[in-house]
Amino acid sequence: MRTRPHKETWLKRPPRATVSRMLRPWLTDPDSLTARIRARCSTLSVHVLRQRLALPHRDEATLLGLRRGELAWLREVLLVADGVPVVFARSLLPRANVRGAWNLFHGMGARPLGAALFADPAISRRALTCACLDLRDARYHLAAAALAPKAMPPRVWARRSLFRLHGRALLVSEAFLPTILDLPE
Ligand SMILES: C=C(O[C@@H]1C=C(C(=O)O)C=C[C@H]1O)C(=O)O
Repeated sequence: MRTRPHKETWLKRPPRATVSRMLRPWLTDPDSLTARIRARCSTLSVHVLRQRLALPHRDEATLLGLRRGELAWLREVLLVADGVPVVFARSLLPRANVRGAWNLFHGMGARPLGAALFADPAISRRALTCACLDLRDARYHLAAAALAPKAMPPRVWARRSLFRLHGRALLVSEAFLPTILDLPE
């Protein structure tokens, strides 16, 4: 029997009852995540895991206004603070604008995407939402595989938002590994 894909709930605000005071700012700060991490460590590096055309998950395709089966450019990275992975990030840009996608993703290499997104005043960010990802979500497993052989907790909080790039949409999702709480507040 085909199981229905798990649909986690993306919330406008992290619930106070289940999200710690230390984690909340990481889920809600609308400014650059890499800038926030960089301000709390000596060296921030971006470990690019995958960068290719891919099929978005159904909820991602819906947010990007893509029809089922439509490909998008995918970029998955680990943000590493002083040698310790702290965030698994997954970004998707509709294929319709290959040239733009190509420049944005392939021009970045190991530089953080945020460096381009927050440097261009023409690029705007839509509201952040957050969700608790667990074994039922494919993105949980992508983060766990990226973190291996380090252990993954049974659930991680993630956030996501759309960026508007000159009329094009870019979806950025970021899952916070427990090590994010080892950074100074
Ligand atoms: C959007 C940002 O860029 C960060 C860097 C990313 C990358 O290099 O692929 C992806 C998502 C973000 O964690 C940011 O800094 O806020």
